[in-house]
Amino acid sequence: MSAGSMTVLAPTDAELLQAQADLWRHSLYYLTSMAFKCAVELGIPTAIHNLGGAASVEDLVTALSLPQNKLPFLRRVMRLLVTSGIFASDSRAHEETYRLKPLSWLLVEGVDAEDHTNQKYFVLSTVSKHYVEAALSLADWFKKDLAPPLPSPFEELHGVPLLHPEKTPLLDNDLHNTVLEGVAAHDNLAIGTIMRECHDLFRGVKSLTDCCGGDGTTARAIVKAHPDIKCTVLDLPDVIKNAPADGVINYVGGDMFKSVPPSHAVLLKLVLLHWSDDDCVKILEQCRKAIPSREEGGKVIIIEIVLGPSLGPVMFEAQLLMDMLMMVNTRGRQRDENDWREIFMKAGFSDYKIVKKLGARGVIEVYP
Ligand SMILES: C[S@@+](CC[C@H](N)C(=O)[O-])C[C@H]1O[C@@H](n2cnc3c(N)ncnc32)[C@H](O)[C@@H]1O
Repeated sequence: MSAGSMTVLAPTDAELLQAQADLWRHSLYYLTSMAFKCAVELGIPTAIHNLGGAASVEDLVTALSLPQNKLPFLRRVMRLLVTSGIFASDSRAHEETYRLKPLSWLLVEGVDAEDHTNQKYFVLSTVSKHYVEAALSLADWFKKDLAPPLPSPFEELHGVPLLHPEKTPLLDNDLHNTVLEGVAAHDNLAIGTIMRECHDLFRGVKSLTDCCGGDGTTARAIVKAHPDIKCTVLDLPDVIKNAPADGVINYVGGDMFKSVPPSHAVLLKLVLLHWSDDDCVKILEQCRKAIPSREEGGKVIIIEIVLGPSLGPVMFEAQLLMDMLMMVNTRGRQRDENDWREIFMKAGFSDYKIVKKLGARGVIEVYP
């Protein structure tokens, strides 16, 4: 077949004009992220909340002490953020007012509600200069013939890995702290939902190790819902030394690559996405050694994204963007069911079951 006969048919006039609009959208989506960052830095969600849940641009300019001549510019930013689904607007009244949506509610500071975890630092880390520069270097990274284990574009560009307790602060201490706060906010979001949705998951479990359980926030929520479970948190010694001595959770400082405290079940919540497949196999091997046989109820519980289009295009896009986030900035990744199955089998497990969907994530039980 000649090259000429393989040429795509010329688009129609309507298709061409649509293609140009799509070209604008895909080239300029970064401006949505930057407008979003701007709204978070200005504190617009908190201002709307403090103004009773609805505010005009005039109200916002006054509340935020912005110069009056910025008013028409703020209106344009808000118009984009409404169209992007971040705020709601009401134009029935004489002047347009803006309201919070669930997403912008997550960015209000000082809300005292059980299910509220302020996501400000997640936003500020993901749109930080260092992350954006790493993403800008992606094509250069692809062209470089780097020796394995492959550094992420972030590590290759900035010379240090992300989230390394000693090395990342040498690059930028503020970035390191912002990322730590962002990860904690991200990981603690929806713990109440997980407990409500996954009540049965912990039924019959006598003891549980929360592997990489940090300061014990998840473990405390589990014990609150299931007071009979004996809960242990494993994390690095430097993290455990700052954990609250609550007398309920047993905190163990250690290294999951060397051993995991034995228990009926091991929980890995939002851990494996940070690690390569080879490292995941090593971690899972230690988890397998820590639990009894399947007949005795032994299992590893994993709460993570399971990539796939079944939840619809918006959720799938969100999952794929989270995979890009990991690819650009870490050596980790998000995984589809085949990827998960492969690492479970390599780590010596016999079977697994995706027991629940939790938004963009899945809950997987893995059996020895
Ligand atoms: C992304 S957080 C885990 C999130 C947590 N499971 C949650 O759902 O809130 C990663 C945690 O892994 C811990 N960690 C990293 N390397 C570790 C290791 N080798 N052994 C034990 N913990 C480790 C870090 O200190 C950090 O607290």
